[in-house]
Amino acid sequence: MIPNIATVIPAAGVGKRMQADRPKQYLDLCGATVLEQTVRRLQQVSVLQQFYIAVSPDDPYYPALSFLQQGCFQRVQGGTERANSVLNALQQINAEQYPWVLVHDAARPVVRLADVQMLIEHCLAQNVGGILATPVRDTMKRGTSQIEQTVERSGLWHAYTPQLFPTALLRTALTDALCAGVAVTDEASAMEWAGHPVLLVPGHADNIKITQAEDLALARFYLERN
Ligand SMILES: Nc1ccn([C@@H]2O[C@H](COP(=O)(O)OP(=O)(O)OP(=O)(O)O)[C@@H](O)[C@H]2O)c(=O)n1
Ligand SMILES: C[C@](O)(CO)[C@H](O)COP(=O)(O)O
Repeated sequence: MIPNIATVIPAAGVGKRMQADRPKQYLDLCGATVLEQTVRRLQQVSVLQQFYIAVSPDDPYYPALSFLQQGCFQRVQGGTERANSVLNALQQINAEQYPWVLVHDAARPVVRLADVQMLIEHCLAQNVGGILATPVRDTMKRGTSQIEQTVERSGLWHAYTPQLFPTALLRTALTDALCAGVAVTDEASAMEWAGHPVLLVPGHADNIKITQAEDLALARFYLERN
């Protein structure tokens, strides 16, 4: 019996690096917005029933989204940083009704359903939170205008989303980490800081985050492929 899983989609960013005329989650991707494509993808995972979408308070695009006619979407106020947006959503979730929460970036519309299902199965089987990730494949360098160091890449991973955690644990860890001034760029970093184990679940590297202009063409390719 799979417990109820709430889904949080942080979609309150401005998309600075994309340099487009609107936030990247509202750019067109194969005839729908990036956010609509992401929601369509996640809605194919049957255990994901209730969605909390964190959007900017002055977001003019949200009311026109096609999925809003369905009753399982709750708008949540986005925050100054992604972590604040996620925490605002977590504070709306009844952890007894939804003991687990899956957080997935609006900017990752081509995640494979099989990878999402694998993350859910692994985490629930071990009763431990986890993230989709993929091992680093390139030689990694540290530096600015010239190389200062080659970083050992064995055991180095790209962290993706979805990230799946017990709702109450994540809410507490995120609250405490932000209060402590910890740099939280993903949910796992708050859970790590709080001392909780986090599973690394290998996923496909085509689970790209649309960040810069060239990512949109790649996302289009992946979306049209399957
Ligand atoms: N205050 C914020 C910042 C980001 N996000 C969301 O978090 C996801 C990943 O963040 P990122 O790729 O950094 O998006 P942006 O912050 O919009 O990008 P940029 O840093 O280029 O402005 C995106 O779906 C974005 O909408 C959010 O909900 N609230
Ligand atoms: C959460 C995340 O997608 C993990 O890779 C990533 O950190 C989000 O992007 P950001 O630029 O750090 O907000």
